[in-house]
Amino acid sequence: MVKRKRQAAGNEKGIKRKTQGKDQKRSSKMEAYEELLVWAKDKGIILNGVAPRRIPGRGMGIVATKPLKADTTILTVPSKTLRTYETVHPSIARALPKDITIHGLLAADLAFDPSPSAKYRQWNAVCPTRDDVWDSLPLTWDHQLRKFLTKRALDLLLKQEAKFEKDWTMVQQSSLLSLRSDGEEDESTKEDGKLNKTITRDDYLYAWLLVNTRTFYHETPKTKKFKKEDRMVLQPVADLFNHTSYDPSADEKEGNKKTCSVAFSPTAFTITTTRPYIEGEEVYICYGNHSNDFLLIEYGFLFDENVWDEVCIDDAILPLLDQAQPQLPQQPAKKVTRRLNERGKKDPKSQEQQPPKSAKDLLEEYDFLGNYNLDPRNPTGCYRTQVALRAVSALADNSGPEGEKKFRAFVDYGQDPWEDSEEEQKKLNAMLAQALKRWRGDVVDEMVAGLKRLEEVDRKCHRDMLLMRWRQVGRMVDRALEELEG
Ligand SMILES: C[S@@+](CC[C@H](N)C(=O)[O-])C[C@H]1O[C@@H](n2cnc3c(N)ncnc32)[C@H](O)[C@@H]1O
Repeated sequence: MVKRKRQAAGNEKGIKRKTQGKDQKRSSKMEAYEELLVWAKDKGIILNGVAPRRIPGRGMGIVATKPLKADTTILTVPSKTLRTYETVHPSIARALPKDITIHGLLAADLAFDPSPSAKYRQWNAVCPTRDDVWDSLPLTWDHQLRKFLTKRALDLLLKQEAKFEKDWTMVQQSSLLSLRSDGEEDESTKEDGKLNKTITRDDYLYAWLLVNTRTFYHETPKTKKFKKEDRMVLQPVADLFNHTSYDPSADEKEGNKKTCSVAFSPTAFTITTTRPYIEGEEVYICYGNHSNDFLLIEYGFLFDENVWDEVCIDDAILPLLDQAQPQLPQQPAKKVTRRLNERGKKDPKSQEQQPPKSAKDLLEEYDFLGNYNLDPRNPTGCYRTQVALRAVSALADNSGPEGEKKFRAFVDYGQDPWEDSEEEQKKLNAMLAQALKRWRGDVVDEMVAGLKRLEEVDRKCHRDMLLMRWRQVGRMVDRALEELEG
């Protein structure tokens, strides 16, 4: 699967759905799923020992309806039922520029689809509602909440927004919407049936986010001509599988084992179990080794424990680099006097000594500036963080060119005097601990306090999801401090 998301939001939703009205909505949704199964059977989609169920906090999911052995093919989706760029309504495909992304094209197909007479009515009926999407996906949230996103989440969100705006601009400039204003249709449009021509930005955004959360990576000889991010396909029924992350180092840990494998052949897409299941157990697939920031922005949920989680600590580390300015060692006055040789060039023997590079310059030179992370696998910082700390340490203590030499020997030849000396390693640990403590106080705790103070938020679930994220970040920092100081 290319993408997915929703757990924290789900908790909120669980509470919301306790009202009677929501219960009615739930039962009608189950009927929609039953209809989908009838439709699926008719299309040749085979479910073997699994069925869709409502899962508290996760919308729909797929559950084992009988004990399953490992290596059982539980879902087969014939290629002819996939929704690809080739199945897009011809009027829509014709009206949009050729360079629109496949994501944008599939979203247009969903948005302009003249439901309820649509070919995919049963599938549309089981997709999350617009409220579900607006509850969970940060792209739809109040902009005042953006300052409460982590750095990485904000970067992802801004990229996603730019991608969406580009697609939406193409849709707006196409004849699809201009048809709406004068109510006229050309002959080809009539041929292909009526399109829903009254869509708004929010309609398109809803469709675009459905595509974002439900598409699978689809590489075929035909899609290979597209950029990787354009090799995407929608798969009715297969898109009901929720995501779990897989910890390769914890094979024995229940719930952490790889659950299913997915495969495409020219004729079908299949999902196969990789371990046994008991009846009633939810069957997941893995959308990829994603951090919680990624899951939040792309799929709208957070895991409590995510072995692939990481948090960017650039804001903790970069200030250390600013403090580590190299000093020139004291020189006798005559050596710094500039003399010119006969041709007016500097006399090489008496050249002024160049100041050693700063830690920042050195890291930039080696492409190690920024992108520093803490993660559960490396609670004391990733390799890049360790390199940055060594740069700061090497250039500290007025070590001048010697410090620079020491750092270069570390990066160029892998000579690590810090690791060999307990004293040096302790210095690095203390430096990182101090930086993390400062960041925890100045940023992490401030974010939590700011979110708690925030009352004017459209939907409380958005604020709660951000609170959950910053608390996770706080726990990651605490774990690092335990390791560093313990
Ligand atoms: C492809 S759909 C999976 C089916 C979906 N639950 C539904 O109701 O249609 C992907 C979406 O499911 C939800 N989801 C997937 N895995 C989840 C998980 N482990 N916890 C919470 N929500 C999850 C997220 O909302 C995500 O955007």
